[in-house]
This record gives sequence, structure tokens and C-alpha cells, in this order.
Amino acid sequence: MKPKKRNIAIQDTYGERFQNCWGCGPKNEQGLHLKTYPSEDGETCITQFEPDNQYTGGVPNNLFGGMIALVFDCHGTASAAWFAHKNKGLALTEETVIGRFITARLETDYKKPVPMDETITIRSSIEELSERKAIVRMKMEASGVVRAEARMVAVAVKDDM
Ligand SMILES: CCCCCCCC/C=C\CCCCCCCC(=O)SCCNC(=O)CCNC(=O)[C@H](O)C(C)(C)COP(=O)(O)OP(=O)(O)OC[C@H]1O[C@@H](n2cnc3c(N)ncnc32)[C@H](O)[C@@H]1OP(=O)(O)O
Repeated sequence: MKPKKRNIAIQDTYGERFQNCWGCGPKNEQGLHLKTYPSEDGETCITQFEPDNQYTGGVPNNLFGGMIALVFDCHGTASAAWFAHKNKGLALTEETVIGRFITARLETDYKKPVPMDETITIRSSIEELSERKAIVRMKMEASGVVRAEARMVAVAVKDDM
């Protein structure tokens, strides 16, 4: 995967102990290093990448469905952390220990094949937010066409995890 990098990503602010996710952990050498960024107004989050050829599904030049879910998984949990921090008026930093989220439920709708040879963009928004739970909506696009959508229930990690 070739993630599009900008300035500091939400994943870069995960505490040292939590930076080893295979999909998005900055410290996982074999990982994909997906990066999630808040939009300027903070209302949405975005991730972009170009898939490597090895991640194709059964149909030539189409991205493997499990990879599509993986991107939603990493982008959704990072987005949930961002929205929870924003809701409390907090900046997202390594010192802010609240609001790191893991996936409890991920529903994915595969609407059109996702191509391998162009930039894929995923945007997220928050549907519902409470103290421990965030429901995140996501859309995956290529060439301006929505290819997949997802709805995630993400739950804040407890201090003892
Ligand atoms: C797993 C190891 C984690 C180690 C610590 C890591 C810290 C990481 C920090 C930052 C790194 C972020 C790195 C990105 C991660 C990338 C994404 C992944 O790959 S995540 C891995 C895959 N996910 C799991 O393995 C979750 C396994 N499940 C669980 O551990 C529990 O079930 C958990 C924490 C999700 C919830 O258990 P409860 O006992 O803490 O909380 P309850 O009370 O059951 O639920 C809270 C609220 O969520 C709803 N909820 C829970 N499960 C639901 C479900 N399946 N569907 C719908 N709603 C659900 C409940 O109805 C409740 O909602 P109401 O507050 O009452 O409105």
C-alpha cells in the first residue's frame, strides 16, 4: 500500500504501546501504515492510499474485499478517537489518554469494484457519540464514484486494556 501522507496523522498520536497495528501502526515495520487525517473543519476524517498489486481479489485489477474492510477498520477507529476528542474540546496527543477506540462491529456494503491503479479515498463522519461508544459512517471512493460504504460501532478502550 502507498498511503498518502500529509502532516501528523491521528495514528501518529496513539501512545507508544498502541502503535503496532498491522494496518495503521507507525511502528509496525511490515504494516501498511494507513494514515487518517481530520478535515480542516474537523467534521470529517480522510484517508487515501494506492493499493499494491499483491492486494488484488479474484477479479483482476480489483481490490480484495478483506483489504477494503481493513481500511475501514483502521480509518474508523482513528476517526472515532478524533471525534471523541473534538467533542470534549481536546487536541489529540499522546498525552490525552481518553478516547482510543477499538472495533466492536463493522458493517460493510460492497457496491462497486475498487480499482487497483488509482488513489482510493475514504471519508468518515460521526453518526452517534456517547462516553464509551462511537458510531462512524464511512464512504470509499475512486474516480469520484462511491465503491463501498461502512458503519462501525467503536468502543473506547478501558484503562486496564
Ligand atoms: C483487542 C485488543 C485490544 C488491546 C488494547 C488496545 C488498545 C488500543 C488503543 C488504540 C489502538 C487503536 C488501534 C486501531 C485498531 C484497529 C481496529 C482493530 O483491529 S480493533 C481489534 C478488533 N476488535 C476487537 O478485538 C474488540 C473485541 N471486543 C471487545 O474487546 C469488547 O467486546 C468491546 C471492548 C468492544 C466492548 O466490550 P465492553 O465490555 O468494554 O463494552 P460493552 O458494555 O459491551 O459495550 C459498550 C457499548 O458498545 C456497544 N457494543 C458492544 N459491542 C457491540 C457490537 N458488537 N455491536 C453493536 N454495539 C456493540 C454496547 O451495546 C454498548 O453500547 P451502549 O453504551 O450501551 O450504548
